[in-house]
Amino acid sequence: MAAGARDGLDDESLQELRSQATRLLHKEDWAGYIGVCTRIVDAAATDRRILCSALAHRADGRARLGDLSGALADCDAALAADPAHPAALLAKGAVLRGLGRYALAADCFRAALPAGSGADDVRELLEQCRRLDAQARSGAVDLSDWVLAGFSGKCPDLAEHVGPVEVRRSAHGGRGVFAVKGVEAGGTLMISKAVAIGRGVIPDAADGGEKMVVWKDFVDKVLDAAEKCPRTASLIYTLSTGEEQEDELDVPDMALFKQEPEELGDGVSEAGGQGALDVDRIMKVLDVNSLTEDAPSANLLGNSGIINCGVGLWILPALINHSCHPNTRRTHVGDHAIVHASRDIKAGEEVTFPYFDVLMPVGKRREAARAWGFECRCDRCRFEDEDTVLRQEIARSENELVNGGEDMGALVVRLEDKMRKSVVKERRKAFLRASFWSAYSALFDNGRLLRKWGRRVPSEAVIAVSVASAVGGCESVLKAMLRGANDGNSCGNRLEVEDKVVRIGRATYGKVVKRQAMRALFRLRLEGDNSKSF
Ligand SMILES: C[S@@+](CC[C@H](N)C(=O)[O-])C[C@H]1O[C@@H](n2cnc3c(N)ncnc32)[C@H](O)[C@@H]1O
Repeated sequence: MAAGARDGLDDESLQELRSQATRLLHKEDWAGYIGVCTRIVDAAATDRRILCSALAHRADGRARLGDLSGALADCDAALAADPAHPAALLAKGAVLRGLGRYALAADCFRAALPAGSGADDVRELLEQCRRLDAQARSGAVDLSDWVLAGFSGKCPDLAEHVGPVEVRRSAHGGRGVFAVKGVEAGGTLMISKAVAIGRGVIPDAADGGEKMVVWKDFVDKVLDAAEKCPRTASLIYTLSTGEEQEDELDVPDMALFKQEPEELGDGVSEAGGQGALDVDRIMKVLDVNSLTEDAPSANLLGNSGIINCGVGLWILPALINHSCHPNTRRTHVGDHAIVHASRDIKAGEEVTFPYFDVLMPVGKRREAARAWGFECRCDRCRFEDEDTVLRQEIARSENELVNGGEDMGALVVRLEDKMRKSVVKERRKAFLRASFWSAYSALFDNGRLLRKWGRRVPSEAVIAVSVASAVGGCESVLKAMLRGANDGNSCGNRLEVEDKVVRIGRATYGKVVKRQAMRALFRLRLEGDNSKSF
């Protein structure tokens, strides 16, 4: 390149700037790197090759700092000057991939392919984008290989997906998420990527201070994400601060949550297109809407059993209300939360998950809901509060359970006898068995109690299937089902029992693995010996 082809930059100065950029790149000093790239861009206005390469590098730097709109603008400027510029195409593909625009990203990687060197890497990126694009459309996830490898290696990348759901006004309070068609247990309703997650390894006996550090880190990350992306900020503003009148909350349009792969725009290209962040409002939104990865409604896959305190914000899942008769759970994989049906859901039914442990009697659940700031009026709570026939029995059993009555087997037998004599329907039996789950567990865990009372209560597998119909699949019920399945006195012939185990497994974790990888998933998650004989 002849000196003088660029405005005010000779070869030596250009070389010096390039060396500086390389040093800053190695130090990962992205702000400095962007500054040096800008100097090259400004000086190379008439030299297309140098200009495009500097713009592509600056796009990389901007993307590293989360300025995706700035990065895209740089890529587009480079591609306007040279539509086949390989580095600009690769940089644009990477930004679009990060934005979940997989089909458009694949177009960029495909266009960059003929460049020759590094073609295998580009082909791999192209394949990944094709896979993620298909997964974003179908919601189908297959973690079998990762599970069979014992969660070792890189956590699989997932694409966001909005399944058959819609946000509507809810009888539970404010807005809620509803199924627009029937979904069978294990089916995926949505896959959502966190705006941000704060994570920490918190020792069991940790004081609140350590949790505060994780929370502060989380809040900083959310504010940073909202600052950099107007679309993220506007999604956060759709969530409740807990201070509005519930009937005044707007019902957001579902299009907001769907990233249409064909369309670019809405906040991606409008850097700085909105006013200053409303930090106070965002802090209130986080208080009401943050979810934890170790909640009773969640499975966190791949953390190798390390005690993990992960708190995050997932926008669409944050609109899901609580019920003590819940029908979904979340499976967390990396930064993604997969929300799946934990029992069969009918079209039009509200999608709910438990905000707290619902395998407890109604009084304890009432206390937990109040700590969350609401009175739960779900069908299960109403039945347990209002049933005139069973009210006394429920109150007496709850009292015994809370005060550690002598013999949990006697409690269970009395409750089962009372339900049988009162001809209680199966659905309501399931509610009560879920409420007194700890008494049933104490009985089935204790050989002596089981010998004394076992013949007078249904088998452990029958109780597990019944409780799963009330609260959906969860690990504690799955564990009981696996143990109960080995009991000759279980719930059907071998094949029927195996089907029920698979069904509760899917209800617990979602359809994330093929059937042959399920045993491995159970073993990894439940750690006990119960699953080995399945
Ligand atoms: C994470 S938000 C759920 C979405 C919220 N309904 C909205 O419109 O934005 C949590 C809040 O929803 C309300 N909520 C959730 N489940 C409820 C329930 N079962 N009964 C009453 N209010 C509930 C409570 O006000 C709670 O603080």
